[in-house]
Parts: sequence; structure tokens; C-alpha cells
Amino acid sequence: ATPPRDDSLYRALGGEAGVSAFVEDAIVRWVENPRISHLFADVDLVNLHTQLLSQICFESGGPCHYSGRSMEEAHRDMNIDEGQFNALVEDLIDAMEARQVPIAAQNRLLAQLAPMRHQIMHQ
Ligand code: HEM
Repeated sequence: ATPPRDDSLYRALGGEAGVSAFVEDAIVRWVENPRISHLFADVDLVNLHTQLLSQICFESGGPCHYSGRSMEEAHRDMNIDEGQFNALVEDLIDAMEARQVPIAAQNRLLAQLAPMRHQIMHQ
């Protein structure tokens, strides 16, 4: 039997409604951020929201499966540099702050996502 997943981070992020809300808020910020907006110009933002919701749900222990592309594949040919990576993360933090995600939960999620930078940058 598989042990039950620890969904404490998912719950601390506000579950499906909470994650959905801050992901939507973050996407609006990315699209409006002159440092990275050009990368989102031709992107299907509804699909992006769906994929990020399921990825963050999964990564935080929630009852979801991520069935989108690998991080290498999703960010291929964008040649994302460190400044752009940090710009996206700063907007994500602002979005979580605006949606009143507790700081401890913000930090746990960021720690979970940070190691992915190697699969995302310079692809
Ligand atoms: C830890 C950081 C990041 C995570 C977890 C992440 C996650 C994702 C996911 C799940 C998708 C959807 C993949 C799919 O549709 O199959 C995606 C797409 C995308 N990401 Fe990221 N991403 C991150 C960082 C970045 C950065 C730094 C940028 C640019 C500054 C970026 C730009 C994009 C764009 C433009 C797309 C849409 C690609 C397309 O639909 O063709 N991402 N990302």
C-alpha cells in the first residue's frame, strides 16, 4: 500500500481555490512585467493556468497529477536567464502575498520549485 501523501503544504496554500487564485494573479503579473512579458505573448494562458495549477497541486502533496510537458521541453528555445527567472519568481511571491498565502507556506513552495531552475534556464 502506498502511504498517504503529506498534503500539509497544499492545504496551507489554500487547496484548489487558493492555488488557482494565486496562479491566476501571478500569470497577470508575468504578462504585464516588461522583463518577461514578451515570452508570454503567444502563449495559451488558460492552458498555462491549468498546467501550473496541477503541477503546484502535485508538488505540494495535493490530489493531482501533472500531465504537462517536462520543464526542459516547456521552456525550450526561450533561453531564460537568471534575471528572467528571478523576475518570474518575484511576481509569484507578490501574487502569493496579494492572496494572503502565509509566509511559511510561500517559502516551502519556493524551496520545492527552486531546484527546477536547472531544467528551466538556458534551454
Ligand atoms: C520554477 C519555475 C517555473 C515553473 C515551475 C514553471 C512551470 C511551467 C509549466 C508547468 C508550464 C506549462 C507546460 C505545458 O503546458 O506543458 C510552463 C510553461 C511556460 N513557462 Fe514556465 N515555469 C517556471 C519558470 C518559468 C520562467 C522563469 C519563465 C520565463 C521567464 C517561464 C515561461 C514559461 C512560458 C512562456 C510558458 C509557456 C510555453 C508554451 O506554452 O509554449 N517559466 N511553465
